[in-house]
Amino acid sequence: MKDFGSAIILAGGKSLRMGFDKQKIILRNNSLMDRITDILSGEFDELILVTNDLDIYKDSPYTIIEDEIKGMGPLGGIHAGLKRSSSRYSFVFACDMPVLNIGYIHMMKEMIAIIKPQACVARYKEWIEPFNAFYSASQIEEIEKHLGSGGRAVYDCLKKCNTFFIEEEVARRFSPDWDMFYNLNTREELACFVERVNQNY
Ligand SMILES: Nc1nc2c(ncn2[C@@H]2O[C@H](COP(=O)(O)OP(=O)(O)OP(=O)(O)O)[C@@H](O)[C@H]2O)c(=O)[nH]1
Repeated sequence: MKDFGSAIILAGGKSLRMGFDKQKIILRNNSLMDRITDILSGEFDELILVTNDLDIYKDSPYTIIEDEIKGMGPLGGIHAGLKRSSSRYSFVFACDMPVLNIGYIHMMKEMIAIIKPQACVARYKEWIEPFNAFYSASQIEEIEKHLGSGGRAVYDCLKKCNTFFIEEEVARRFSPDWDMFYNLNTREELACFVERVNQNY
């Protein structure tokens, strides 16, 4: 079993705020999902897309799965991805996140190799950033327990695991404006992001 061979991309949400399916976001004429998978396939051997629409990915070279425990939000997607993952640790990202930071991924891998936690997640004030983070197969049981008792909050579940929290100040060295944790929830946010990024995006 590899330590860091896998990445999980969550694409099984309701997209209610966006008003159309966020796994179909187009940014400057390009599919955001294609951009994410292109970048992550350079870093990970195995990409696992956890989706609520298998048809979209009929011809995809990646591993395409659905939630096993449905309707539980991101934690349900993380659970399905970890169960399918062939690695000890899996990088978890979301289909609506437009900025990937490979340097930050490398730093997390180095920290995990030294500290050997069950998860590695950035903390921001009293919040955590559940994506752009690493989770491990060793958490599956705890996640199942949490989901089984009706719990959906990722942070509550992480508190019960041996989680290494990356402090804000450290994460900001890689992403001063916090862009690497940004996700697009509404059409307005989408329009603003397109306006803000340069022509080469
Ligand atoms: N596999 C899976 N992914 C999910 C689920 N819920 C949310 N996600 C993903 O998690 C990320 C963040 O989702 P949110 O924006 O919090 O929720 P959403 O349901 O997509 O959007 P809203 O309906 O506007 O809240 C997105 O990539 C979603 O596709 C779920 O139940 N299963």
